[in-house]
Amino acid sequence: MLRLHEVRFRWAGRSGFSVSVPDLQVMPGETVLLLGESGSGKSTLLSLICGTVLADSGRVEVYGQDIAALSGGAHDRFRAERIGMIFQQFNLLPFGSVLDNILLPIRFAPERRARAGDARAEAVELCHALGLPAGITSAKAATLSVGQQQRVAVARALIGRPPIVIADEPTSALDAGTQTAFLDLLFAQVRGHGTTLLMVSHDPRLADRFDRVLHMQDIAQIARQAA
Ligand SMILES: Nc1ncnc2c1ncn2[C@@H]1O[C@H](COP(=O)(O)OP(=O)(O)OP(=O)(O)O)[C@@H](O)[C@H]1O
Repeated sequence: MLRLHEVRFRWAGRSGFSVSVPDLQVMPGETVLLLGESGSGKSTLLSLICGTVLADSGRVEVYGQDIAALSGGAHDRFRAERIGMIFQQFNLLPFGSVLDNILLPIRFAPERRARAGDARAEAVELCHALGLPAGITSAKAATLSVGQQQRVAVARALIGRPPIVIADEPTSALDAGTQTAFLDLLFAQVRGHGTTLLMVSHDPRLADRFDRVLHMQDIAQIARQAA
């Protein structure tokens, strides 16, 4: 489902941060937790997988596709079709309704939209499955609690069943109780649909839930040098 081979990447500019990944593979339906301390390059690795940055050398394959081989527009469509993303800061449109936010990714992904069938009905169903109150779909995202926003971000990542979900520290803003409930709901959805999940965290207590745990220091070499 995901493969990075002999990948090297260096941020331009001041940070001079570089990362290299000899080989990393994630199988279809696998749930993988990527642990590493702050600044170890976890988000950078996710950006390479999502193709928001391109490797300087090596190969990044998603669903068998070498993402460097896609042109900009084709790559945006490919990402929208294949990858559901949950960001650290959720990235919801604050003045959009919950429904607008959830439906956003499938606007650019016809296959995913087709899989969703009646997309509005699926959005409502996802909200229900994720424990959001009935009727919340018309509320503006900005009026929701942090925990609710997080669930909306998950519904947006899951709508139309993308084969891969990538989550960057999705539980960092939640207290322990809410975190557990949130992960129960996320895993019920992911396992129910055979979705591949790659989640980044610095919290090793999450490890038990995942099929496999990777440590940044074992899969990647990082360096920082003056630009
Ligand atoms: N857009 C960027 N431009 C330049 N350098 C960047 C950029 N984003 C990240 N970096 C550099 O890459 C390094 C690794 O950052 P990254 O966010 O990948 O780590 P992380 O492990 O996800 O950290 P955290 O757990 O704190 O989110 C940072 O220290 C920073 O120097």
